[in-house]
Amino acid sequence: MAKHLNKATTLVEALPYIQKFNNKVIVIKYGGSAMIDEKLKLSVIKDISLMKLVGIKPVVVHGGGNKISEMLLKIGKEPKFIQGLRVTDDETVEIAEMVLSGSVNKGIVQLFEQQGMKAVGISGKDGKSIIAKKKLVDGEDIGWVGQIDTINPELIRALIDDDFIPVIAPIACDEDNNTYNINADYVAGAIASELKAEKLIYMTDVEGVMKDVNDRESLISKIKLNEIQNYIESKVIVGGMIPKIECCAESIEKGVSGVHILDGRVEHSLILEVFTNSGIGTMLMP
Ligand SMILES: Nc1ncnc2c1ncn2[C@@H]1O[C@H](COP(=O)(O)OP(=O)(O)O)[C@@H](O)[C@H]1O
Ligand SMILES: CC(=O)N[C@@H](CCC(=O)OP(=O)(O)O)C(=O)O
Repeated sequence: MAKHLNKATTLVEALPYIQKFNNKVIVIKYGGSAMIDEKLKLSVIKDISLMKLVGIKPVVVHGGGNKISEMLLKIGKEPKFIQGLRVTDDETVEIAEMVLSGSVNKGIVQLFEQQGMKAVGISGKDGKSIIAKKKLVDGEDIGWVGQIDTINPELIRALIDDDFIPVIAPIACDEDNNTYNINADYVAGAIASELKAEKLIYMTDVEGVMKDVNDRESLISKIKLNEIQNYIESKVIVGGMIPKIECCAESIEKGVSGVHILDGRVEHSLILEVFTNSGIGTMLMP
């Protein structure tokens, strides 16, 4: 069962965590319902703002796949996914960039600014922060789907050092000027690894990793790296959870100490994770 923030969550309980994470980078993959529902959206923005105000350095990587799908349907195009990745033809990559780097990215920045926070929205193209190459899925070309080749963290670090919250859209280009649509989970993982983040938190639309997605009580609260392959092979983990769990594993291997998958539908799930000892969602373990 998802735990909720209540009055027992006091400053006294939060204080050790505030000290522990002071000046530390926490990368948040923001997606799912927490990006669609207006009330949840504002609540997440306020939670991240609070993290910033107490001395944490949050970096936001956002998704918005649902907004791309909405736009595709408007122009009569059926969204198509293979292994959780969007099949991205010429027209789709143009729409993906317009939606992610445009309305979604700037919408999030605007909400931070309304909270009095300094935020800057970029995509992987800005400052060549992300250089991508084509990703093949089981050897198959599914269009302009990117795989991260290099992260150049200079711009992101400069923004952090200058007290901005970087808000990053999962769009990048290669040396030949091609644009790529990258699953935001990979971007969050790669940026967390490159920045040697203290925590990487994925906000999604389920309680965490479940043994059975239809059974809310089947949450797996801790997963060890060596268990992941089994869960994928036995089809416990399928679809969009595959890229997420793979990124989690890679980030742990690259030294990010806390990697969590949280239910973004639960108000203040971020605060519960960062500032309390009530572990929620799924935590990845080395
Ligand atoms: N074992 C599992 N536990 C939880 N969710 C799973 C599992 N296997 C597959 N999923 C699916 O993965 C989805 C989350 O991935 P995705 O839709 O890509 O999320 P997001 O949009 O937040 O990146 C869940 O909504 C669920 O349908
Ligand atoms: C290649 C690929 O699948 N890209 C994703 C990028 C957006 C994303 O990752 O959004 P969510 O986190 O909301 O799923 C897409 O086109 O949907």
